[in-house]
Amino acid sequence: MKESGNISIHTENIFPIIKKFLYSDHEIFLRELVSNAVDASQKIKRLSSIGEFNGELGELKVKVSFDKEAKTITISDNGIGMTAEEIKKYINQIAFSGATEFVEKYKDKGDDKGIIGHFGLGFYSAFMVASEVEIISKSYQEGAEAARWTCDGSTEYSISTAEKDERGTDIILHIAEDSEEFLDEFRLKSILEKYGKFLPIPIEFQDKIINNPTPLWAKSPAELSDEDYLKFYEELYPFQEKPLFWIHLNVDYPFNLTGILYFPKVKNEFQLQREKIQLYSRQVFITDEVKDIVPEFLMLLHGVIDSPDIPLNVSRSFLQADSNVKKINSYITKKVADKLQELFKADRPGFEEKFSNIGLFIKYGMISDDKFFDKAKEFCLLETTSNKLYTLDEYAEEVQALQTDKDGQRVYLYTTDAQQQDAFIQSAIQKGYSVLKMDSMIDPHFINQMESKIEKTQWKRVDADSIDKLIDTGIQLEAVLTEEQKTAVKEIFEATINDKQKQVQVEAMSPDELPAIITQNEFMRRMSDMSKTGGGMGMFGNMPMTYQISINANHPLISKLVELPTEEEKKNLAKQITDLALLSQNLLTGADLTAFIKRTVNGF
Ligand SMILES: Nc1ncnc2c1ncn2[C@@H]1O[C@H](COP(=O)(O)OP(=O)(O)OP(=O)(O)O)[C@@H](O)[C@H]1O
Repeated sequence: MKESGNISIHTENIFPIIKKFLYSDHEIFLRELVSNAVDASQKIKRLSSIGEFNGELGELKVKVSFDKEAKTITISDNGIGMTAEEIKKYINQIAFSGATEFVEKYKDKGDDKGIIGHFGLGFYSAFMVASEVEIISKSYQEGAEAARWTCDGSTEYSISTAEKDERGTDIILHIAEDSEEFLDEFRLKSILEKYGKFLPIPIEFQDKIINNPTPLWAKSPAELSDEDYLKFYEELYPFQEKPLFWIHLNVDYPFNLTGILYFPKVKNEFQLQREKIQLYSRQVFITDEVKDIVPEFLMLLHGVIDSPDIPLNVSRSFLQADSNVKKINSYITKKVADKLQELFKADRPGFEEKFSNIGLFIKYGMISDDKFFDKAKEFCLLETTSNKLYTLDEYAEEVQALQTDKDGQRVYLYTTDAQQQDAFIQSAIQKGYSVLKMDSMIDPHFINQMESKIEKTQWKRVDADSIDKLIDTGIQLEAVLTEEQKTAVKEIFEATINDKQKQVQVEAMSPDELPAIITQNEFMRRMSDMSKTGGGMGMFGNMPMTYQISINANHPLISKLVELPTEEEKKNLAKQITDLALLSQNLLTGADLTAFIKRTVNGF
């Protein structure tokens, strides 16, 4: 048998679906109803301003109240109001057809969050918490009769005339048993403050106005002072340190967006993301999960973004596909880059001072966004161990003469820990070289990016090898030892150290260098560093670190060692030299350190 037909949808199924699927967060009902009340107030304001309404506007206000005994929550406005006909049209018809469409579309999809704004179902979110909803409304139109609509969550409703003197709408929710948690002052207040803090019409709760109807981002930058911005920051993030600077976003084509982004003081990366950027749509708080709207590297910023063009329904897959969101993303990136460039040009010393705080954003941005890289390469700064700051171009010029190796590669020396690597830094400085400070978590990734973007440049950690090997200018130092003596020295050290993770080599270095230095291979160490911060190749994180011990064949102590009469004495001196090298790198610890001290005080 074969049969085909249409699957029919019954509106009776709608309410359970609304209740179950619309929002995982039931508190949203208040946002929806208060937004509707604000809309109604804005509408009457508009009608008045274009002369379509000539009556008394009065003080427009939305009032939220609750009655624990009667188990009701009421949202009242003195906005545009609705006639009985309008209630039927806007509340019954539209929503029901919207709801049918909803069921049709999502019947196979299971749970999904935030479909509401899509279908004009905002009002129906009331049924997530109410067993019965009443609307008592009186339209602004002259001679309009007040109407009362009730519905208990079935598809039946009743509508009748009502007594109401003032223009506007009261939405009365008879709270369902399983939602009585909302009949609580603290709970209601915190929901209102969360979503309604900046709604454009005053919101009254318990005789207090809970919102700021004219938040800073909605004003024109020209009329605002620095104090205004700082005060607003404090309003958003109380008890935080002052931000460094800010950007006021304001665009109306090809999409609408306003907002203020603040650059916070960030000293270390672990503090990040504690405060978040807040997303609003027409001053209604939507979320502080702004992933996808704000480029990831700018998530480190604080502040607000307001755009009616961002779908209220902030489900991730939806956002990613939204073309406005993509445009917004690149707009914000461009704005941030422009602002940084402007600051850099207008006040270089000020910019340098802030760099320790903003360097992280800039480097992160350069790694993750090519367009940002192109702009930021003009103002990203590199800091040397002598605390001088250079742009990339300035630095290339600075080191060009001395730090170009025999193959024409510029070698940038850097340190990740100026204290620990001091001996190596001093060797480099003695040669007239410059060493960069690269000590933040982002730096290993940044260095990789720079090497791939800037031609003929190599980055080497200052302790990755002896200085003459790091920058091989092609000039070979002669070793004072013969080949046989070198082999003998190598064997003595190998026998003394006896550790496969530590490889010995004997090299001709300058006599000014230490008798022995311990180095770590640049490539291996970098891979291991990067795998620690998520990147590079994971396996390197687990590998034991191998060290090179380079013996300076030209150091007087090594010459002395060669001359010593007994094997025993040679080994003792080799041990002492190795321990000194380890000590200079903070690698001598525990029992080895104790033994070293004991030996040294006893004249070894
Ligand atoms: N307090 C009110 N005063 C006047 N009209 C209202 C009020 N609340 C709702 N309405 C009318 O009912 C309509 C339907 O409201 P509903 O919240 O379901 O959808 P919406 O606001 O159009 O869209 P959304 O789902 O995005 O909230 C509104 O467009 C408005 O015309």
